[in-house]
Amino acid sequence: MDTGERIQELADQIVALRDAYYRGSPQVADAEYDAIEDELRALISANPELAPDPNPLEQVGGPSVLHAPVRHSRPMLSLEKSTRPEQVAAFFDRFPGQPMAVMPKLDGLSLAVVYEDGRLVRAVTRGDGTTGDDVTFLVRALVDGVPTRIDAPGRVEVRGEAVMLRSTFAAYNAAHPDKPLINPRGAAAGTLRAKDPATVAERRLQLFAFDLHTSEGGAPDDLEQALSALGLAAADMRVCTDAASAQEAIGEIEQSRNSRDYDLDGAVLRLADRVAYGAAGTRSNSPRGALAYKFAAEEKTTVLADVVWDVGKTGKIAPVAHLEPVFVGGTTVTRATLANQEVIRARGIRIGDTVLVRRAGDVIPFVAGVLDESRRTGAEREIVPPTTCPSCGEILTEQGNSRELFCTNASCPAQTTRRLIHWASRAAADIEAVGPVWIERLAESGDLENPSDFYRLTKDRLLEFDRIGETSATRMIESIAASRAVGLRRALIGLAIPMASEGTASRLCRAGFPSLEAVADASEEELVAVDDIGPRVAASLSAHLTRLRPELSRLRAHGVSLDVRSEDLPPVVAAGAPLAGKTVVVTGAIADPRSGEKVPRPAFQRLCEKAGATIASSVSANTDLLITGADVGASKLAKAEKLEVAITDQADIWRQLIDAGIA
Ligand SMILES: NC(=O)c1ccc[n+]([C@@H]2O[C@H](COP(=O)([O-])OP(=O)(O)OC[C@H]3O[C@@H](n4cnc5c(N)ncnc54)[C@H](O)[C@@H]3O)[C@@H](O)[C@H]2O)c1
Ligand SMILES: [Zn+2]
Repeated sequence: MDTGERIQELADQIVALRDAYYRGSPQVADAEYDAIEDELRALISANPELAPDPNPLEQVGGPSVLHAPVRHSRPMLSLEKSTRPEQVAAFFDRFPGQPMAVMPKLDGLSLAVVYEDGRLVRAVTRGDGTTGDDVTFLVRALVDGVPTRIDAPGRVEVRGEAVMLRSTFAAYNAAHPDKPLINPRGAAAGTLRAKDPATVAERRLQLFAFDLHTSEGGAPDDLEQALSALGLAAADMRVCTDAASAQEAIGEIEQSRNSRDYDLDGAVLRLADRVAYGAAGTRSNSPRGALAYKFAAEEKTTVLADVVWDVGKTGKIAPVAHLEPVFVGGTTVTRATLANQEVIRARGIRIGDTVLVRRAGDVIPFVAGVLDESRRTGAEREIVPPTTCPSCGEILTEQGNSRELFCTNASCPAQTTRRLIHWASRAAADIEAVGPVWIERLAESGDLENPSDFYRLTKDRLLEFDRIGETSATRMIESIAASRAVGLRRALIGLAIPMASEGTASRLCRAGFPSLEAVADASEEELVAVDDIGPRVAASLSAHLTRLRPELSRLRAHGVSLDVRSEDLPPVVAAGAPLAGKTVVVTGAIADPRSGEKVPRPAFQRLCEKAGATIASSVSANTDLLITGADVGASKLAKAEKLEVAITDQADIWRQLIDAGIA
């Protein structure tokens, strides 16, 4: 094929893929699509005379008007992309001395929202950039962050990204295992394609604003200030005056990717001054005053090579996807969860399929679905769930709506090994020197069955095994000995009681239970009285701790501490506590004024708790005090001011903490 033909082929592919994507049913992952665009871009730049006409690289979005077409007052464009710090530096050089707002590049779809004399009149999708789809009725019903009234005269146009929050996405999929959404972006696009908002009521979206046009003066030139003055939820912005600090802000956005409640695929830099941004103008399909910095993809496609059914520590038999290695979310992934047989059925996944793998947020890699069934060759195989336990042969039972499979054999060898590995894991007893392979060997030999058996092991016994030297045997025994100090919270985690989370263990400690035996002695009513412990968790704790009584005695007999440790107790409020009785919110970057060193926010919050404060995560009418560190967003301050919450700089609080001998 000659270059001209290849160019035409790529251009046609792009048009077809965009069409599917903007209809809400992508056929490839974004990373694969981007690779096709990159190839076309490179070919055209080497052979400008062969550029196709029309050139899809100079166009935006796709057609797809479902409700009613609306012409945009100004085109809605794409963004110039970068992946390297030099490109960020070159961007700053184009605008000497101009501050840039750096913010997450949210992965949803953009909307233009128009107000006239303070009233919401229209909300329109980007469409092909010139003409979008009128989705006003859906936005009014389903999108948070779009007030129906704002306090501003004339015509105001707000642009922003509508996203489905990860928490909304997860809640929806948990409630509808039979018709799961593949990813939040596609889900958001689907919501705005609905004919009737009632059919998608559980699929709410959130708008984060990133652009503003006002017909009348009055609004501040600074973008974030202008947006928050109107009461709009703005994208999380930080103003930077040079490329180095912008690069740092980009790094922080990438670091924070897992802890945010929305997908983001990069960072956006744009002139912080609205007038300067407008004056910078546009190219064929992107504004000159902005630049996108792309992060590694959190979704990729790969081939599902096999499915293996794995026995967990509570006896749950879960399908694990074995994948052709794929680089996603920053690491190479070869295994991913398929959740349960209902998810497999609902997503129509088969062995041999090209599947979309998602590794986003703090969740383990997940097979989200099959993107393009037309890629099937006919050689794909159905995934057949087992009927008996792969470890012990016990007939499996099914539980719940998603038909999870369980082995209920209490002495199932695979479960025993999993429980022992869990006891030794970091979050529990942390027996670092005895890894999973050794635990498996020791379980097979009959040396280990229950956690208490670790504490009966001797160096001489370990030395009877093949391939173990004096040094490692000693290290293993020392590591086991050190784990005797495990204490109530981590021992409870280590016992892997169904439904009892790490949070449950912390809350029991804070509620004043002195030991694991005391938790076992408590009635279900007493357990439910603890904050955030519901009847189901209480019943599970009661039943399992009763069953584990003999094991608790054995652990004690081997000198293992099951008593609460001081670090798990509620902080002791110091005498003369300066923040006693106050509900506080901490925001911005915190640093110790004595050393200048950064202090992680949770550590600072703990100091405030010792000073008597109750910590809240966001400002509300119940907040007494907002403590501000460095680089605080204008929107947080505006909210505090609106609610008349006192605002104090960290310097004052540090002084009080130091004077009271707390810090
Ligand atoms: N999988 C596929 O088949 C397929 C097909 C077409 C496009 N795509 C994907 O779509 C994207 C490219 O197209 P594009 O031009 O629509 O988007 P883009 O990546 O060029 O970015 C422009 C868009 O970013 C959004 N955005 C998010 N946060 C923003 C912020 N803070 N400031 C400004 N804008 C912000 C806006 O919606 C804006 O329209 C790529 O990620 C591409 O991989 C995928
Ligand atoms: Zn079994």
